[in-house]
Amino acid sequence: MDSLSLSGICRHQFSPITMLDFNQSNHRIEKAGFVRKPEKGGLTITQVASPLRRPVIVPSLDNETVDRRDRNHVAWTSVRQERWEGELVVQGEIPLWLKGTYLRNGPGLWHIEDYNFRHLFDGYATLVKLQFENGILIAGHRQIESEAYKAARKNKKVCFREFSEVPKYENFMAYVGDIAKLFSGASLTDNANTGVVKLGDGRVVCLTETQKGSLVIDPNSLETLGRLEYSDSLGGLIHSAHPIVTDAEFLTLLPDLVNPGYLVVRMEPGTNERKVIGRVNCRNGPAPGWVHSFPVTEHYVVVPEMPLRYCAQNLLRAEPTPLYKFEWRPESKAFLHVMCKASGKIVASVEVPLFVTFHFINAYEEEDEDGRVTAIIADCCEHNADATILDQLRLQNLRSFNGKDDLLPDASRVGRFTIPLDGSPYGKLESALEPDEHGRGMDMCSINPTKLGKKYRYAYACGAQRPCHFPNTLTKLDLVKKKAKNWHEAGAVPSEPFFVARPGATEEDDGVVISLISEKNGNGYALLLDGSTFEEIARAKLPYGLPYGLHGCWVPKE
Ligand SMILES: CC(=O)/C=C/C=C(C)/C=C/C1=C(C)CCCC1(C)C
Ligand SMILES: CC(/C=C/C=O)=C\C=C\C=O
Ligand SMILES: [Fe+2]
Repeated sequence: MDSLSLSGICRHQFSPITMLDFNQSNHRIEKAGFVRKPEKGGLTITQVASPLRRPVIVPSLDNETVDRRDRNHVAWTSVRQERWEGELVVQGEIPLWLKGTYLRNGPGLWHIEDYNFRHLFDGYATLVKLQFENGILIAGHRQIESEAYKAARKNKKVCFREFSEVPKYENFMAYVGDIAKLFSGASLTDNANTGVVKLGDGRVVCLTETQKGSLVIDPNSLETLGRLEYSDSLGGLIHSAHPIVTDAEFLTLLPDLVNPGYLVVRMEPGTNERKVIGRVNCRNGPAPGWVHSFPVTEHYVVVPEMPLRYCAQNLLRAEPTPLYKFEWRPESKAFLHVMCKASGKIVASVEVPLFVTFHFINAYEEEDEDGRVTAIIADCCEHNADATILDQLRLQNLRSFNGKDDLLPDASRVGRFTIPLDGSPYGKLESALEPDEHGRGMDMCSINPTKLGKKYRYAYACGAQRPCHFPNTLTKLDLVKKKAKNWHEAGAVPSEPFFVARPGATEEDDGVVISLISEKNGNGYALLLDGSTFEEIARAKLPYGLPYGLHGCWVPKE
């Protein structure tokens, strides 16, 4: 078998074994560990006495990966194996009510053969799972088998247009051919490396910014089941990487690069058909602003028009610009549009101060004492209108931390927009709390999902403890008291803190916060914090550190 091929992977069962050397810290071992045993006749890929005592024998991705492990933080190092699964030893106590699977997606493989990718967002998707039941934790990860990933593995080179990487063209005609395929979307990546969502009908879908990169996966085996083919004829090639997904609907934005604007669309559970709610025309600029995410309230969709705009010329380039497929157009200004979900009518369209955000946190309707909606409040992780954050996420930068405080002095804050609904032409943007509370850097946020679109108090995010060059803390933001509680461990890179509410909870922060930590020494662990006290309640060491990941979702056990 080709050492990289997945075709020989067998099914496995778990058999218990006590993991004597597993616990390297002075915490008590509370659970027995499990290892995977191959079924009769199957090929062994994970045959181990203990995942930690001996190397796990699975298709490793290549020697390059191993070599680089010594030099770079594991957060920015390609995942070392195609897949792994096993039970983790838990230190502390996993609440018994926590039953279900946390899934986290992200770009975990940043090289093909000896060619290293440029940007964090270029990596081929690695899906991680943490399955909780009865205080036991089974973890696993697996590469998502997008066409882009499979083609790169087969041909030993990048074959599709990724975030910044493009295929290397043999000659000018090959480049021209690829450009032609760009217009049909054929040359665009389907590398679904950004987020993962559970639709109301139970399907679990990994997503990126290209529509073709909507891939259905099995949340237990992490197997890639196929593409979610949208059955409508709305066309377009790209969408927001962060749809708003509830049990009742899937809402997203389709930017229109030809007639600058956005379609606001809705898909019902059990269907693949998106229906148009309405359209927003851009107020300005040659192209729509980048819509990585957008917020909603109970009755409205907020459509952001950022001055960081898609750029058709940059899309065509073989070599990336500092802002990749985008360009900074301050003269085009910034706007927020508010569309009524029920009618598709635009009820407000205001100019706001220039801003840069990847992630909206939440939004809600502000009411006066008579219950009339007077304004929309929309919060985001706002990078102080500085688009250079995009270039800071180049792997070379991320890998070169030398102890200096290279994160921008005012890297990011909770930007709070106020959008008046009385016809005023301008909206406000201010910090929702003093940015020093979270180290003047923050991104990768989550909230209690029952507060989606409603007035809320708490957000969880990654923050900064200086000196650093990338968010290195977990922070609980109290937007009422305007205070933050921070979790930090030296040299660790935590991924997005994901809040899971306790069933039956009445308090907004009654639940747990899950994060995966990549440690400086190459190790890694799953971390559970109490959503209220923000104190650690459990951690479980992984057999090896995993690369940084982006966004997650929760699939409750029915
Ligand atoms: C990981 C993440 O946050 C963002 C990923 C963005 C991607 C993969 C964007 C891809 C694109 C193309 C391949 C061409 C069209 C434009 C654009 C959507 C930026
Ligand atoms: C990881 C990140 C920004 C961190 C900087 O403060 C942004 C990720 C965006 C994509 O999901
Ligand atoms: Fe994102």
